[in-house]
Amino acid sequence: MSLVGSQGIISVIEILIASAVFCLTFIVIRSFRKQIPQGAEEAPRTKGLPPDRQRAGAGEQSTLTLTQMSQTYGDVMQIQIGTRPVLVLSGLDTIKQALVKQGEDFMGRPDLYSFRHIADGQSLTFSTDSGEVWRARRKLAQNALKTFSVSPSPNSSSTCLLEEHVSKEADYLVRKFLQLMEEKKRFGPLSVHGGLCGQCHLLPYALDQFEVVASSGNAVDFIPVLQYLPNSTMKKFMEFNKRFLRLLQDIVKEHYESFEKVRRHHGLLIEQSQQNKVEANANIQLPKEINCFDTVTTALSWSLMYLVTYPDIQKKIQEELDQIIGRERRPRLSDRPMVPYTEAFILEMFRHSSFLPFTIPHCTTRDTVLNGYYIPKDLCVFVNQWQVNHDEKLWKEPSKFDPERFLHAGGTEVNKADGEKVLVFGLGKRRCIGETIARWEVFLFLTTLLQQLEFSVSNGKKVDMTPLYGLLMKHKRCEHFQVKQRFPIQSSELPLDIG
Ligand code: HEM
Repeated sequence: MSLVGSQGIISVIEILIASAVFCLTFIVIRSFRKQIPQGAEEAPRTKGLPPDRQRAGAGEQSTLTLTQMSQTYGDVMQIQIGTRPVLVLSGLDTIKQALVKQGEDFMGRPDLYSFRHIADGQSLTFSTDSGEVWRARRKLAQNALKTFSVSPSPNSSSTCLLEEHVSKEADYLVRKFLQLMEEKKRFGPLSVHGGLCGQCHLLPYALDQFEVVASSGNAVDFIPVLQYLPNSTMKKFMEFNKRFLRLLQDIVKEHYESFEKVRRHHGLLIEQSQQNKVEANANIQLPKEINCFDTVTTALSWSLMYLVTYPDIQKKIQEELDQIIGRERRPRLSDRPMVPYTEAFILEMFRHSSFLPFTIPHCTTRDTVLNGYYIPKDLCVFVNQWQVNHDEKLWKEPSKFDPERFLHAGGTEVNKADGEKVLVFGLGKRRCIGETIARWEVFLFLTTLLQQLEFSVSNGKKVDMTPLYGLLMKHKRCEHFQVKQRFPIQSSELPLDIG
């Protein structure tokens, strides 16, 4: 039997062979696909980010889009960014389940093109390693930070080295703001970035380049073919990484040569490694990057934005500081429990701004099941912290800036349980190792500034609080801040060198 087509005669046998080949190919492709365990199902797949939002991966307006999408698809959803499937996690309980209870499954870092260029691919934070070497390096860095922060300060009345160091930098900032006021009659809260960066001493411009790529999720990470095309942002990012690595190597070299300095700051890493005989193991190296960048300064510049937008809140904090600390001495870390309103303000600044709306991307280390959904190994995972901090199920009127939401017992205590719901430092095995230091620094900077200065904006001007979306969200530029000294400032030995 034969069928006659326009091209000639096709026999039934040929049709049968074609069907058999088709069926066989289908069966082979299916057999290569992972078997979904019984009782589990595939995570809901969305159509992906709209094309205009794919360019920056998780950056820009994607924060809001992914939050809206999670309302339709749920806490576990899969999107497609370029050629890469990405799992997006929302909801505090789901995120805790993944990062804490199933922490080993979700602790990996994805193999992203841009991450390979940070610290020569050896970074503690961005490299794909999450095995024994990574664990040892993380522990080493954690111990060094802890030792630095709690070490007694031999030459001052401060309770620890960190307090001494931050108090000096905060004093410097106070004088810098006053000097800017005198010279230019106004300034912007972003001067905090230029003025401080004391821990990293990097150009703010270079930091911007780092953030644009490392934090916003560069298109090249999601569309690999782009790595072969000219890309000016990526080029600047690579140059920055090379310069930064050289800078760190110089610091480490200098500290090795001058062991006196080892007790201070970065040098503690070396001391720790010697105590722990870490260097004996050739595989374990000192972390090559210090991942503080300008997270603390971003927290401070957001704080200033809120303080001028809500002058009554600023006044309340100053009244609390005047009452508990007074004007004769500098704020100390031990004051924290006594100034609940100030603490509540800091929590609300972290929650409301959510300036790190996503954690650094994670990746699954093995096949797993989350909330009944099958999640394959090596899947890139975005954790939506912004969604948690603005979730109506957790917060009353989440878009309102209201420090009092964190107070109870008639305003005399911070509600710790509510404070722990604010998600800015990640959770579980990859939780930020600088969290304690960062919280202490923000407290000391803010209290020192507010003890001495009153911030406002020039008459009739308004502050635009709309964030510039990205994975590190800054606020828009605003250059009409004013500052007034609250009382005469004691002289300080620190030289004032404003570039
Ligand atoms: C307000 C300031 C800060 C915020 C909001 C912040 C937030 C974060 C977040 C969200 C992560 C990613 C967590 C994850 O991937 O799940 C992280 C990781 C990290 N942070 Fe921070 N951070 C801050 C300050 C610091 C400081 C001051 C240091 C160092 C002294 C630091 C060191 C690190 C390191 C090393 C990691 C990588 C941890 C790992 O991959 O195992 N951070 N931070």
